[in-house]
Amino acid sequence: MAQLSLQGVGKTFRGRAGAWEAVREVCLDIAEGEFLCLLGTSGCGKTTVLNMVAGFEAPTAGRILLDGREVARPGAERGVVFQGQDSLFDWLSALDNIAFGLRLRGVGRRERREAARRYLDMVGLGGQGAKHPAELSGGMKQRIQIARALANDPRILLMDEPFGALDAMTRAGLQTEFSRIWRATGKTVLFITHDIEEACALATRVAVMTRGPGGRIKAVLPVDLPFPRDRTSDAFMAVFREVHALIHAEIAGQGAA
Ligand SMILES: Nc1ncnc2c1ncn2[C@@H]1O[C@H](COP(=O)(O)OP(=O)(O)OP(=O)(O)O)[C@@H](O)[C@H]1O
Repeated sequence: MAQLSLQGVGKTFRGRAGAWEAVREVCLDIAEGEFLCLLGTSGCGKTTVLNMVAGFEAPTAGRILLDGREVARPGAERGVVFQGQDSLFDWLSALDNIAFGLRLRGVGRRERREAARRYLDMVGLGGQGAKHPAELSGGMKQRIQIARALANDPRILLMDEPFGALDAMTRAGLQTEFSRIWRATGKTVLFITHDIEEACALATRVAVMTRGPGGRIKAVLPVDLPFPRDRTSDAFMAVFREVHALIHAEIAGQGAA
C-alpha cells in the first residue's frame, strides 16, 4: 500500500473573482522512503497540491490518503518546509527555532536541546545555534528550517521550493546535503520545484504537471541513477533531456494534446 495516495484530487477556488480550477484529477501514489519531485511551470498548481497534502486546504474533488486514512487536517507526521526563509521566529535563536515544535509537544528542556543540537549538526551548522535569524544567511536559514522540520521526526517531509530563493552555488550545495540527509533518515519526501536539474538530482521519481489552469499529472518518470548523482554524466543528461522535453512542451502550449 502506498504511504501517501492522491486519488483524483481536484481543487477549485471560489472567490470574488469567480471560480478558478487550480488542479484537476491528480493521481499519485508515493511509497514510504521515496523522494518524489513534483515539477511544473509557474501557476500549474504545485503549491495547491502540497497544501492539500499538508492539510492546509481541502480538495474539492477526490481524496488524499495517508496510510489508508483520509487527510483532513495538518498533522505532526507531515513536516512542511516552505519557500523563502521567512517562517523562522526572529526572536528565537537558531537552536530554539529548531526545538520549537518539541517544546509545543511538551518535550523536556534537556531532551529538546539535545535533539536540536543533533539536527543543527546534521544540517552542517554545529556551533552556530546561538545566532538569531537576522544573523544568518539565506542558505543557513533554509538549513534551520530543514532541521526544525526534521526535529519533529515527521514521516513525510513536504517541501515547497525550499531552495528557490538561493543563489545557484548555495542551492547546489544544499541539494547535495539534503540528498545525503534524506538517504540517512529514510524519510518520505514530496518536493515541489520548477527546476528541472534540481528534480533530476534529487528525485527517485519526477512527476511532471501540465500547465494550469486545471494542472494534472502529465507523466511520472523514474530516475534510476545512483546517489550521489553526477550531474555531468551521460545518464544524468539523458534523464534531464527527457524531463526537459516534457516541460518545454507545456511551455510551448503543446502539453494538452
Ligand atoms: N487561495 C486561492 N484563491 C484563488 N486562486 C488561487 C488560490 N491559491 C492559488 N490559486 C490559483 O491556483 C493556481 C495554482 O497556484 P499554485 O500556487 O498552486 O501554483 P504553483 O504551480 O505552485 O505556482 P508557482 O510555481 O508560481 O509557485 C494559480 O492560478 C493561482 O492563482
